[in-house]
Amino acid sequence: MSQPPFRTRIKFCGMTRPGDVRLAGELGVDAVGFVFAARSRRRVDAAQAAAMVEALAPMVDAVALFMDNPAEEVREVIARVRPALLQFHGDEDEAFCRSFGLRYLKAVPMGGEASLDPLQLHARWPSAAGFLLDGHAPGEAGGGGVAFDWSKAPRGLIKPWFMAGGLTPDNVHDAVASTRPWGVDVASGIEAPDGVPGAKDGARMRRFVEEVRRADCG
Ligand SMILES: O=C(O)c1ccccc1NCC(=O)[C@H](O)[C@H](O)COP(=O)(O)O
Repeated sequence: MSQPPFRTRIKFCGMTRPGDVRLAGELGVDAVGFVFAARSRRRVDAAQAAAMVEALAPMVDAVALFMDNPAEEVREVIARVRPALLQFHGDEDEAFCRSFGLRYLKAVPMGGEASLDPLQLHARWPSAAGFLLDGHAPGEAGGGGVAFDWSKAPRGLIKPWFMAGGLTPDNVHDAVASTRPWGVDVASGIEAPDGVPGAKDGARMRRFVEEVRRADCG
């Protein structure tokens, strides 16, 4: 029996300009991410993110991304930005992640010597809506354009998982075709190499989406 058609979800992360958010919606992207991590060159404040949400097409999720931010700051962002989903990149435990009453993704570092035990992930964050497997090493910030060894991608993850780290319009077709993630997440790969941090490049955004869809048809 043939497989039902599958549409790989796409999240564009580290948005800093309303025009990029608008284009993401027009391209059919599923979610956009706003980074509130202190260590990020793409960091925005709640007022900037709230303004970008105004440019968001209906049915496109806003995701608020944190890395060991104080709970008070997370609560303030939720109140002002109204994200559909949270994403945690630091040492946040299960109790912290679920304490805000919103669905969340837990990011998992895949760089360095890290190896992934799907059962352990589920046991540590049973309330996670899904996981985001990122290319950076443990303790490092994401968003650096670093890919992980795709052969380490899990086979036994029951919850939806995103592939992240070092994806570009040139490699995302192969990434999707070889690992079949539930979704892909990209920041650097849709920015101009010499551009302002966070500012996305329209042609790269478009080509990234086209390449994911080409993999979905394969
Ligand atoms: O993007 C950041 O600046 C960032 C900073 C601190 C923690 C996480 C961060 N980004 C997380 C993401 O979801 C990125 O999209 C993901 O790491 C992929 O980034 P890239 O390799 O640049 O595509």
